[in-house]
Amino acid sequence: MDDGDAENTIPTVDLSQFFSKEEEGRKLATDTIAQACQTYGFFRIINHGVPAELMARALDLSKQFFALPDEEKHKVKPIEGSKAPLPAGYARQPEHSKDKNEYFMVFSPDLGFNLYPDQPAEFKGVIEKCYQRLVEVASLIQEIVNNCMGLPPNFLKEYNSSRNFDFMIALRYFPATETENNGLSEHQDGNCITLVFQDEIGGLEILKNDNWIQIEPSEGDIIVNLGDMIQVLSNNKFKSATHRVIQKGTHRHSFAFFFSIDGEKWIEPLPQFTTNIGEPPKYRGFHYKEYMQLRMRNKTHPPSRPEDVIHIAHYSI
Ligand SMILES: O=C(O)CCC(=O)C(=O)O
Ligand SMILES: [Fe+2]
Repeated sequence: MDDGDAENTIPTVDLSQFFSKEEEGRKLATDTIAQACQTYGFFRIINHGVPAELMARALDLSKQFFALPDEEKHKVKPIEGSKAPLPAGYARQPEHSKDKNEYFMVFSPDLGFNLYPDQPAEFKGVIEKCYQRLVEVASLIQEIVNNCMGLPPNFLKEYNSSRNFDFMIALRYFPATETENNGLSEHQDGNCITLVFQDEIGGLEILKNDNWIQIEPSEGDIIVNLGDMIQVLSNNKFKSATHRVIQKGTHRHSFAFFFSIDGEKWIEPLPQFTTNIGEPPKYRGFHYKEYMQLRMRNKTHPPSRPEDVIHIAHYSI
């Protein structure tokens, strides 16, 4: 295991430690994750149980999908009035957005919200397989983070028991131009835990000790980061990671899976990080759904002034 001490790397954690009975390796891996989560919030996982061929196939099929003519892609545009938490299907960032990408969004296959293109024909099956495997990986990461946070066993599992607000996006970033290379602006994710896998192009960068560092793509690896919900629950002890995507000379493809929490859930710093230790809460409470809708509005109606973009500081006290 590489603990990522060097300034320009993130730790690599071998998840097979958690599938074995060997206590020592599991403890070391847990410490590495705890350290990363309390500083900049990112780590890489290997031997996580999702077959590399499955991820490669998903990337290949998404490449085929995004290469279709616009009119084909728009056939899977979100249905008006759908009950899905966010618009499922194909969308492109608005023309005036600084973010230069397009994406295809799916929810848990069990919910019946998903739309799929006719071509490529295998897309649906491969995406749904990937989705299920990523739920399993995120559930394991959540259990590890639960222990890193010193919470009672299974606390997060029980607190976050609904999978109705999780979603996954296949992303395609456009090539950089002479004047622009902003694929996805600097941000933190709004959910609990994010998993990303990507093609060989590169461009994902994370903020570590005030420096932007590049996450080198490596086939079969998954990049993990914590989102705002863990930051709020832990009253800022565990960090929602800051990251961005820089455009390269050619299209880049990635998948991001967002392990979230139910929209009806009331979110506020846990007593373990506030009253029990005499610390004032750093956030007021809110329903997850409300925050998610505010963030979606950032995307559909991007404010012209960066300071008007809503992020978790909206709930700071
Ligand atoms: O494409 C990537 O590598 C990261 C995507 C991301 O950060 C996001 O969708 O929130
Ligand atoms: Fe992100």
